[in-house]
Amino acid sequence: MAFFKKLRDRMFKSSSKLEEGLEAIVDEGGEETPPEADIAPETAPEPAAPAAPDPVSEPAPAVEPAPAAEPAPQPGLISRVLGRRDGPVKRRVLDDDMLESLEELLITADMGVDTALRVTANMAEGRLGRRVSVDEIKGLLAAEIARIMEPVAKPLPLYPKRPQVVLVVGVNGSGKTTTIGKLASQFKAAGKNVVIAAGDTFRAAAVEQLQVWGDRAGVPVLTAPEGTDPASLAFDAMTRAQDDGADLLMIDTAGRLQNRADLMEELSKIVRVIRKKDPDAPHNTLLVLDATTGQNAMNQVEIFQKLADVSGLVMTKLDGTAKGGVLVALADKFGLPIHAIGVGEQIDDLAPFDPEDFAKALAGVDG
Ligand SMILES: Nc1nc2c(ncn2[C@@H]2O[C@H](COP(=O)(O)OP(=O)(O)OP(=O)(O)O)[C@@H](O)[C@H]2O)c(=O)[nH]1
Repeated sequence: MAFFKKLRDRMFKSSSKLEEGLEAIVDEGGEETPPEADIAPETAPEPAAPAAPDPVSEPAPAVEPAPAAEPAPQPGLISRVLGRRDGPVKRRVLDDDMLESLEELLITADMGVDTALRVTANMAEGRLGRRVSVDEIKGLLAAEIARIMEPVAKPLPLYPKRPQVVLVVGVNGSGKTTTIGKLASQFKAAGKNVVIAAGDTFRAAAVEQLQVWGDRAGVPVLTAPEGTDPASLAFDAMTRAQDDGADLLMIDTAGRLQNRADLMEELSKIVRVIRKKDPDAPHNTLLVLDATTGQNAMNQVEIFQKLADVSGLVMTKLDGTAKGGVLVALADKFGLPIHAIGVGEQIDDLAPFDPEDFAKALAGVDG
């Protein structure tokens, strides 16, 4: 799984931050147990959840399955492999103190308070009083993150409609241009005929940058003189895309949040105008978010949902940030599809969002 390794490497800052935190939590108040020591619960599970799975005998689903040589692992086998060390393994009783530390750690990892509380509560369900190692806690965390992310992991839907119009919105600098270039290149490679419209007509630099990406991707970029009404450019682009029989039209937009009323009017005018040509357009409205902004991304989703009919998210700059946890909070709070993630500035640094890979990378589980 090459991309997993890349994601792990690139998300080093996020995962190492969580990993170090988890290690410190187990270390503090943990006790060493001999290798392969029995890690059965010291106290009975919470009476409210008697049927909850045993973390030891039923490892987190995000954990890679045992090698093929062991097709039907016995209960507990994977956990023992996970927990096995050359020397004794430290374990700490999962109690309220430990849960509180876990909550704090997840909040500092940008998961937001509500999501952090929910995640830790689920991790603890039926497990209070048991002794857990760092690897087991990582596995539980990865499983919980994957569970939240699973329903939102959806590639950009492709429709038979031609041209499929994709409106791309987001604040300046979030990575809209780069994402459009990367997507255009991927669709082109998949045999699609793509047209890009440089709808941020107020900034010459933005248009130039889009042209550079269009050249890289081998895709035409329609531009208009600085200051042209973006809706008029969008209309021309729609006409051209229809005439050319293009499969996909991607429209870049301005991201000036300083004047929200203007931006809202600009976006709704673009939509009004392209609907004259196709009443169903735009077929997707992608909100591009910058992962390095952390919790601020939550506000941006709220704002852009008011400005436009956001249908899905792309999260950029997951490489080199310690704020990857915000994706979990976004999925938990808004449930909007996450179509792709950006993990670098190169043309192939955009990947479909894989919840298990992401969860393992974030929790620091070896993949
Ligand atoms: N490390 C990293 N950098 C990225 C990623 N995506 C975009 N960038 C960088 O982020 C900066 C802003 O990206 P743009 O694509 O220009 O963002 P924009 O939203 O179009 O911004 P404006 O043109 O100002 O509207 C550029 O320097 C990109 O190279 C990513 O996934 N990882």
